[in-house]
Amino acid sequence: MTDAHTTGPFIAAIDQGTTSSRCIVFDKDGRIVSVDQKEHEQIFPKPGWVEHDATEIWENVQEVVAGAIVKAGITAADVKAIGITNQRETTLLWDKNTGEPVHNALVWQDTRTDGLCKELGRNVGQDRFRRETGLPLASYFAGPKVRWLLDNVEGLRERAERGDILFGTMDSWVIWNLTGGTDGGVHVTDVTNASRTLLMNLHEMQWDARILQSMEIPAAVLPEIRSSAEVYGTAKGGVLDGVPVASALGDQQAALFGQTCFSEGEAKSTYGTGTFMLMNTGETPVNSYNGLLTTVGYRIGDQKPVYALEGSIAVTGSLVQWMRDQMGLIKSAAEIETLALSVEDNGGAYFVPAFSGLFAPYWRSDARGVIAGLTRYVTKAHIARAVLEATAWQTREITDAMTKDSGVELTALKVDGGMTSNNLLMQTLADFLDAPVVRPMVAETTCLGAAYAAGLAVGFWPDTDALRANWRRAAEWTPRMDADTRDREYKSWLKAVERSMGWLDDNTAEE
Ligand SMILES: Nc1ncnc2c1ncn2[C@@H]1O[C@H](COP(=O)(O)OP(=O)(O)O)[C@@H](O)[C@H]1O
Ligand SMILES: O=P(O)(O)OC[C@H](O)CO
Repeated sequence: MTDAHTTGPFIAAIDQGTTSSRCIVFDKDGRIVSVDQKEHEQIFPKPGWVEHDATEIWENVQEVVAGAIVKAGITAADVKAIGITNQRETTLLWDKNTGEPVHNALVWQDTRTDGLCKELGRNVGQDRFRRETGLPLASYFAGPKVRWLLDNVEGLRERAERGDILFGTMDSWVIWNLTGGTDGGVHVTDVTNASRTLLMNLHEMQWDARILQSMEIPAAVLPEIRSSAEVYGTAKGGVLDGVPVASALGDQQAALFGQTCFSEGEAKSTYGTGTFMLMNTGETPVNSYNGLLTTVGYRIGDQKPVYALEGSIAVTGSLVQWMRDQMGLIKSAAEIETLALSVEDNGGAYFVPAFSGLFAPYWRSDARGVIAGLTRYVTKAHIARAVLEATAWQTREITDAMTKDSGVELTALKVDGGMTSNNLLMQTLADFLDAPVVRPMVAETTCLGAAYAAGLAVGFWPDTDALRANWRRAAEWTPRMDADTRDREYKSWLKAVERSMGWLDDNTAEE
């Protein structure tokens, strides 16, 4: 039920994440009224391959939306708009006549398109499309995944060219289904999600015809690119029947929005399955020379787009999941903190979780995970510490690159996401960055950002200043590590990173 102090109307946000889908209902002060969440299956058909069942995801989305509305004790009439946020890059093709996916979704972590990306960059290099898209050629992004599906699902290319097949990242899939599916569902994506496909021209905010041709992707499959905050359509059927669907943002951009990083130079880092730091760079895209991505931060209606620099880390929370599910060393994600706290340091062990290669700032698809520095002394508790330190060191590498690219020195880092409930990790982060780490009252900034954008689109909130007023600090960690220790440890980490590179070669090919 809604608490006694909370009165409607409300905004609902759907976060279709890598690990789970959730729906949160927010009130006008940006406070959480109710939450419902459901995990979905992670499918690993081969080393390096990661898939999701998009039908399961859509069923879960419907379930959590109903759950959140029931828990809030409200009806569709109390909800002014629905916002969508999603795991980015995860790629789906479906039949527009039946609504059936033609294959499992290929998840952003999936590395099966490595060879294809190398091929596309042959003789010209991995930065072939960087000027247009802000991205290096890498298996992380959606475009090569679309190409893989068109090449590998029998008969699909012909169906796509006939106009029977739709492509979408999870925002498009959720919005299409929410607005009626085969019965008039709208096929759209927003500029932030489109900026992760390697197919959108960052300067024109449109699909790039030359790149589509190079990647052999028919334009007929593509959704229309819209802003992040506008009404795309209304929900058809379900508990939110008739409610405007009024925002879409990739989850990391939604977190930037939810953390109210509306001014140039403001940055946040989100600690979930992976970790993603984004810095608002204003109305002009900033090129990166240090391994970061240039991406769209958000676009509100017909206002000018706001750009961001991004440092993406593929494996952080998923390393904790791996310790729990694959290794059985902990029973719950939270237990990693207790285990790590049972020892004073990493015992000399450094864990580089290059499970999907290394993302920023290296973009090395030939890297694979290593634990360096092992001796008989090392226990599972030391490994637990090395797991948490890996997240903190990877963040340090990103902040160093951000400073080089933007010229902005980090004075404090705004954080959010599931891993920020780990106090030891947050302290380690402050120590390794040598800067304060600050967490807001509403740690669910991803959903909050989607709710804010939807609320702006329907006039629920007047402007971004009204949103800023809602941001409140809940916790802060300040650095305690001496500079010598930090520098020594950083060198060891960088040495371990070097050892993860070049593992994949002809002898160890994964296909
Ligand atoms: N106390 C904790 N310590 C370390 N990692 C945690 C903790 N709690 C959750 N996690 C990790 O955080 C991730 C979930 O965070 P969340 O923000 O919900 O992720 P996502 O949005 O990517 O699904 C999981 O990968 C989980 O292993
Ligand atoms: O679902 P998350 O929170 O792990 O975010 C995934 C990112 O959007 C991938 O780019």
